[in-house]
Amino acid sequence: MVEVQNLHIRYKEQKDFALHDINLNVEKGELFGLIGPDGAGKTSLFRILATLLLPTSGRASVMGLDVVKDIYAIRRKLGYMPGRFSLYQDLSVEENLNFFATLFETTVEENYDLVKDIYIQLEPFKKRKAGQLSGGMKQKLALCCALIHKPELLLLDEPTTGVDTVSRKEFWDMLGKLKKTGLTILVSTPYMDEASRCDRVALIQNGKILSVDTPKGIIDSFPYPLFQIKSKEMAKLHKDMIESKLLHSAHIFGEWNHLVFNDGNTMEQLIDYLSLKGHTNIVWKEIAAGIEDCFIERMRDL
Ligand SMILES: Nc1ncnc2c1ncn2[C@@H]1O[C@H](COP(=O)(O)OP(=O)(O)OP(=O)(O)O)[C@@H](O)[C@H]1O
Repeated sequence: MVEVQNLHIRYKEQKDFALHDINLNVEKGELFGLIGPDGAGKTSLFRILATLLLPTSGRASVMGLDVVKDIYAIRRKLGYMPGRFSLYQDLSVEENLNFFATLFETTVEENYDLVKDIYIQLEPFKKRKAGQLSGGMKQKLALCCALIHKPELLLLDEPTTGVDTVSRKEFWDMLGKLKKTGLTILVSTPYMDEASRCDRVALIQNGKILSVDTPKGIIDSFPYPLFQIKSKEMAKLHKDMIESKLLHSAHIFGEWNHLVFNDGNTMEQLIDYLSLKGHTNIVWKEIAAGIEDCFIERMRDL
């Protein structure tokens, strides 16, 4: 459904490539995640796939159609939800949906089944102007509008950015349901924890794809024993651990620090060192790596 080969983009008057030698395949029916921090190149890639931006070099096709030669054919068959809210703020919920259906020469009634589960949640607000909806509701309406012409491929650019945790979960539940209808979904996000909801994930940073794998594959490939540790003074603990030179890495995860030792160093050595530094109530245990640990480790390799 998506094939990208040696794709580059360099914006006018920019020295560096915003996308550098991107290669990517998304299979039919996949829920595929593109995960990376701000400025990684996610929006640039989505805009190329949505035929809104021409690549500097390389090739990309979606649904078997070339993003340079087949612009209008692609636009008819693609659902695209941009990162920024793109609907008409002064039109009501139902006016927006009707408008997008009309653009694609269809009607809301014709494809209602596809959006029903989502639209039901918006129905009580159908007369409300889109600009007056909450963030989560806006995302749901934008998703309905991207779906109303029954696309074969759905591109969602950071649909959950700035949305609260409950709405984020609901949004991913909806994507899971849409996937069951056979729709192919390519979704970008800066939130690493959302990777576990995807069939496969590409990690992107500084315009380069670092890896493509299943969430399980990513977790299974974590190469080191991993520990979590906390003490009474968390910020000082982190600083002291970094200064100890015993560690390969240390990252704060909520109330814990996650750490990996340099070759040959042990927890006993670290505890001795931290005790000398005045730390008390030290608690630690060995843990299995989560997807965020894996991504942070892979980003270090750059
Ligand atoms: N129109 C443009 N002109 C010049 N540089 C641009 C333009 N659009 C994006 N860039 C640059 O390209 C790089 C990738 O940006 P892009 O928006 O694709 O990343 P992103 O992963 O979507 O991040 P964000 O979530 O912050 O938008 C950044 O360095 C950005 O500053």
